[in-house]
Amino acid sequence: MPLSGEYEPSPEQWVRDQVEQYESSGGTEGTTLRGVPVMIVTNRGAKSGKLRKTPLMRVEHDGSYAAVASKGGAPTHPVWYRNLLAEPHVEVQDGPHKADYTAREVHGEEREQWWERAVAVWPDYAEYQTKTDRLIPVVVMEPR
Ligand SMILES: C[C@H](OP(=O)(O)OC[C@@H](O)[C@@H](O)[C@@H](O)Cn1c2nc(=O)[nH]c(=O)c-2cc2ccc(O)cc21)C(=O)N[C@@H](CCC(=O)N[C@@H](CCC(=O)O)C(=O)O)C(=O)O
Repeated sequence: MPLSGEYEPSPEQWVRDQVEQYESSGGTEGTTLRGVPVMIVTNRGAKSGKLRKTPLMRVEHDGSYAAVASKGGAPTHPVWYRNLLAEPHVEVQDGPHKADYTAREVHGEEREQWWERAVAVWPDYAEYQTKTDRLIPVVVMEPR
């Protein structure tokens, strides 16, 4: 059952624009960042209850995805990370394919496995981790 509610675009223009292009083209345009595939994760705001749409690098394995809360190595977690913990029901759009997933943060060995997959897709993640003391959260999203 897809998420319903009022969509609140990101305050970041480049993010808003990527979501707009991705969705309006049915997942055929605006689907990469520097040539690397991007997915759109629709999540519910933990306070507002509004729908947020967050482009993230596409990290996929056996039908599940990982959302890496890197925010470029910023000292604080991105806000969407808290949304996924508060409301694990999310939608993932991967190109033209969109479906419902359940988000859960992973730790230890499982996190390491997914972290390796993420860095293989987007090596900058490894650099982001050197820029911050916080351990960058990895949230796996599994089909519902
Ligand atoms: C700017 C802020 O965004 P954020 O949720 O912190 O996320 C920051 C970024 O991670 C986010 O913009 C990502 O899309 C950036 N980004 C990536 N960010 C990543 O962290 N990892 C990635 O792999 C990644 C890839 C990527 C690819 C393309 C692209 O265009 C952007 C990409 C934001 O949207 N703030 C809103 C609030 C959003 C929100 O969810 N509010 C909650 C409140 C939650 C609370 O306060 O607890 C609510 O509505 O209830 C605002 O200030 O109004």
